[in-house]
Amino acid sequence: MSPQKTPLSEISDPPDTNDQTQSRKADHLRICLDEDVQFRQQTNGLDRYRFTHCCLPELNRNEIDLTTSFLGKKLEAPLLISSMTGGTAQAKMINYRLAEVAQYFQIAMGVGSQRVAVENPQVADTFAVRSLAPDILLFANLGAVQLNYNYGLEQCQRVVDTLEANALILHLNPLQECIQTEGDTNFHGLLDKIETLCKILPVPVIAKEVGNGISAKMATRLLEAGITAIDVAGAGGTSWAKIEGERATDPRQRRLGETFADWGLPTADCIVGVRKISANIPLIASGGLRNGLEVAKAIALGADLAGLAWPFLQAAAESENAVYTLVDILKAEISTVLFCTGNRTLTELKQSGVLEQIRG
Ligand SMILES: NC(=O)C1=CN([C@@H]2O[C@H](COP(=O)(O)OP(=O)(O)OC[C@H]3O[C@@H](n4cnc5c(N)ncnc54)[C@H](OP(=O)(O)O)[C@@H]3O)[C@@H](O)[C@H]2O)C=CC1
Ligand SMILES: Cc1cc2nc3c(=O)[nH]c(=O)nc-3n(C[C@H](O)[C@H](O)[C@H](O)COP(=O)(O)O)c2cc1C
Ligand SMILES: C=C(C)CCOP(=O)(O)OP(=O)(O)O
Ligand SMILES: [Mg+2]
Repeated sequence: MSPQKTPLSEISDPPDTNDQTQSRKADHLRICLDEDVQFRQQTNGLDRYRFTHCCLPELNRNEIDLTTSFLGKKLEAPLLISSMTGGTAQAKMINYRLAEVAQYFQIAMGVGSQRVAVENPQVADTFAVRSLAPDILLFANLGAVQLNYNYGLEQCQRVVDTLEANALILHLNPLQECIQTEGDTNFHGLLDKIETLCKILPVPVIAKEVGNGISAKMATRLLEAGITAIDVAGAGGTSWAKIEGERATDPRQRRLGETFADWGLPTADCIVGVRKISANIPLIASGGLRNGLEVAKAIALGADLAGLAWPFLQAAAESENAVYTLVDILKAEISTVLFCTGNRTLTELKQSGVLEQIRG
């Protein structure tokens, strides 16, 4: 049966067990779908840039080519469905819908943190999208901090193998873990552990934030440690401080979530900063990207791929068709930027210098 046939309302949302991690995953979906979880005033920084319009593109729109490659894999558009979920029945439905569309459009996809499945292998099937998306660039996901809590090569290898993933994303989320009531906050000595992991794990390791950004300085350290690619996941979109504050019952944690709701480095600044320290590092832009015009700006600033989380979650919760429609629109928006700046390919766009900064 196609996953599209089952409405989300018929999926049992509450976790099947009392497992704390599984119940957190259910909370994350519920809060992201029901509450205002976006940054308040801080933007992703892309509003400080605009494209120079070209009144005579000398192109036929149907010649525009959005193909690209990332980590050696060809994609039909420079899009990533960012790491989100797994571990509950609702998460399974969302992952399956997203995977079907990723396969159809040949774009990349990440699954949410697989810690919940390491702790409880019975929920591994909520991540099992490979059979639905046999060809896509697919990313496994774990929190880097888990390397300080008894995780090592064995767990990293297991999540990659069970997903049949092309690479492992290690998320870096110190602020989120500070506000999360049950958060893991010992980040001591992690860089050395990441370096060891990069040496022995047979697939590429990608370092990713979760909406607070990666600075040029930290990207340098991560590259020296052997990270293959970076996803800046900058500020300006979904605020994980807000979400964990909303989950918390302790007034202290709720206050922390409010205070730090807008914390972080805007996505645009992260892309520029990281690209400055390395012309070649495979670079994913994400954090607050909400349409194809912003995707195109991120690419013109130096990113190779653009990731969106919250918009894909909203669409997937609605229907599989809504996810098809979202990708179709994103592609049309990126194509329109290329056409109206007189560029046929993404490589031409990057080299054309058509993106100008309009304010500091
Ligand atoms: N719901 C679905 O299963 C799918 C929906 N889509 C829709 O297509 C749009 C973009 O697709 P794209 O490939 O770029 O362009 P096209 O419009 O060229 O669609 C390509 C293929 O998708 C089929 N298709 C188009 N719309 C629908 C729909 N609403 N329901 C079921 N099948 C559909 C078409 O079938 P036909 O020639 O018979 O119209 C065609 O085989 C999206 O906005 C989305 O609405 C695309 C694929 C599957
Ligand atoms: C419901 C949900 C769950 C998420 N879970 C994870 C996760 O498990 N691992 C991770 O690396 N990022 C996770 N993220 C963060 C996103 O990948 C992304 O970095 C962040 O939301 C900012 O992007 P956005 O503004 O497009 O949402 C999650 C995001 C959402 C919306
Ligand atoms: C939701 C995001 C943005 C990252 C993961 O959060 P968690 O802290 O819930 O992930 P795990 O501990 O389960 O890996
Ligand atoms: Mg965690």
